[in-house]
Amino acid sequence: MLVFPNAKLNLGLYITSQRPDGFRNLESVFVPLPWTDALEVLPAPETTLTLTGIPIPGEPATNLCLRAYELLRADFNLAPVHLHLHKVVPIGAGLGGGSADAAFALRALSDLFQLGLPPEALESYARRLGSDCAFFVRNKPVFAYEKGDVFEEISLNLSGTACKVIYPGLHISTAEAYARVQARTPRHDLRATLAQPLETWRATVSNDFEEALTPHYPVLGELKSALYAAGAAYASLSGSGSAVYGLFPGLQVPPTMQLPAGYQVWDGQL
Ligand SMILES: C[C@@](CO)(OP(=O)(O)O)[C@H](O)COP(=O)(O)OP(=O)(O)OC[C@H]1O[C@@H](n2ccc(N)nc2=O)[C@H](O)[C@@H]1O
Ligand SMILES: Nc1ncnc2c1ncn2[C@@H]1O[C@H](COP(=O)(O)OP(=O)(O)O)[C@@H](O)[C@H]1O
Repeated sequence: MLVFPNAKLNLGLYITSQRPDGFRNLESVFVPLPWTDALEVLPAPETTLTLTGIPIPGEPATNLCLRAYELLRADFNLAPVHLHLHKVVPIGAGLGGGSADAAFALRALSDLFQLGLPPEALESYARRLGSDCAFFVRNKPVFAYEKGDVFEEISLNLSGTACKVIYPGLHISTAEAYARVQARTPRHDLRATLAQPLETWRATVSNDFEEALTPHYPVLGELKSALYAAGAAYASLSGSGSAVYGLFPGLQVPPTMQLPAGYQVWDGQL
């Protein structure tokens, strides 16, 4: 079975309070971004994981695809599988790539072994692997709150919006990013501001990580300015970074931008 775990973008992100479990409560809107890895799951004599594409930091045993398999095996006594992950989506980018691999692995294993797990059950397994992992089970635009793992579906009309995502080759760990941010009351209701025309978002929609991280990583501010200079109607850091995206209205193809070697770019429609 071959699946293509996609990335996500955060449209606005507010870190609202500290939780007793050490995590933060947040408010954000998650949308799927069709920048994908490829993951193959096959029955095999023993469980193995092979990796190609972008190198993933850490031991293969800690890979979220294997952790997803082990989580289901503990409850369903699964037969062994061979997993092959071809990694394309940048890591430490705020694009949720590892979380997507985990959620797609859960879905693929449920299908392969005909476990018949409904989305609610898959989300509950996914939450145990990472806060934003459950988003990728249904993979539809949502308003996310609490740890970023409780969702309310929202309708957003982004069809015909061109998007450019730039990853400056800078790995920012999610834990480090959270450690740099102070929780505070959100300035706006994201559902209300995102319901307004794209051109208004620049004044009303923001990401708390951006303000906290830009003084430490000036390239984030430079990329955002470059996207606005290239005609973006809205530009922002995604999640905890370091990827920065620009939204260009009216099916307009984003202009070519001169970027240093080592940067990765995704251009397309949302
Ligand atoms: C920031 C966000 C925004 O969408 O995405 P990314 O930028 O990583 O893609 C998410 O909250 C990332 O979710 P995820 O990457 O699954 O984080 P986890 O593995 O659960 O947690 C990693 C670390 O981040 C911190 N953390 C995470 C989520 C949260 N609500 N509060 C936290 O304080 C904790 O220090 C935790 O140990
Ligand atoms: N399949 C995977 N893809 C990417 N990262 C993975 C994967 N499995 C485990 N990881 C671990 O997760 C970390 C990336 O998480 P994180 O910094 O939250 O990324 P992002 O901000 O892109 O969501 C990596 O450093 C890596 O150690």
